[in-house]
Amino acid sequence: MNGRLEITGLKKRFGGLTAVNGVSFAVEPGEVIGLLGPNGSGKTTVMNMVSGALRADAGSIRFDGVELTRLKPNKIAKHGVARTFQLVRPLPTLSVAENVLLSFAFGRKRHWGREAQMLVEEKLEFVGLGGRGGEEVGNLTYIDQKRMELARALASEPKLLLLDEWLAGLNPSELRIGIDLVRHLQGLGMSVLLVEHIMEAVRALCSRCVVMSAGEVIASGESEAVLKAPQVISAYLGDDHA
Ligand SMILES: Nc1ncnc2c1ncn2[C@@H]1O[C@H](COP(=O)(O)OP(=O)(O)OP(=O)(O)O)[C@@H](O)[C@H]1O
Repeated sequence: MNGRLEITGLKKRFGGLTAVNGVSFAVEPGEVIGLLGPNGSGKTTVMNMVSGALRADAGSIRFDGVELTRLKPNKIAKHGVARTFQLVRPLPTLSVAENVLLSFAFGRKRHWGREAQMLVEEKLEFVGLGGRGGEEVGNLTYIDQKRMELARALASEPKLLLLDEWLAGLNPSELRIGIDLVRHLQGLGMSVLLVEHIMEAVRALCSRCVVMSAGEVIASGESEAVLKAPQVISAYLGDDHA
């Protein structure tokens, strides 16, 4: 499994607002890297460009040497990039297994029939929903919805996973479960780009971080050093705290 993402000079404008202004960074194969920054700094817009939901105005997104910048989301998924969303968006009239099954359509390989069912069960087992594929999505607790959202992303058998505040809203014991699941993915060699506000999770998972503010990268490097950098503290808390 490779999974190297290289972003260079990425830009996105919404009318008069430059949401992302010349962002460059790389995710190395098997690395869990944090993409941080205060609200509105452009993190989700970067995620949306990597997954193809938004078209970049300028710059390049290369994954394992392939230029993704102009590709549609389904083509990007087939190259091995999957994402979760800030708000879980299940199809409520379908069962847990059916929700995961649908994601196979977007994956690197097509799976049908019994093989597809077995793979769904494997993904559900991995996220801690083993044997619960027949349940109604509407009855799932919040953490179980998050688990299902992860299983859906994993169904496409990605090499790079984009986690957009996937850990948000979990209680402390659920958070530990979530962190362990991401660690497990890393152990399998998956690269992860983690947009996250929970510093406990960032410290536990990310050896490196990239911090954005007002559309630009203001710091990047080893997490402990980056999180202590005056410009990062000031971006989060205001100049009085830097
Ligand atoms: N579709 C859109 N149309 C217009 N403006 C947008 C759009 N999407 C994002 N923006 C604006 O772009 C800026 C960056 O937003 P973005 O959601 O990428 O930030 P973020 O760092 O992910 O924030 P948060 O942590 O709150 O999710 C914000 O000012 C936001 O209002």
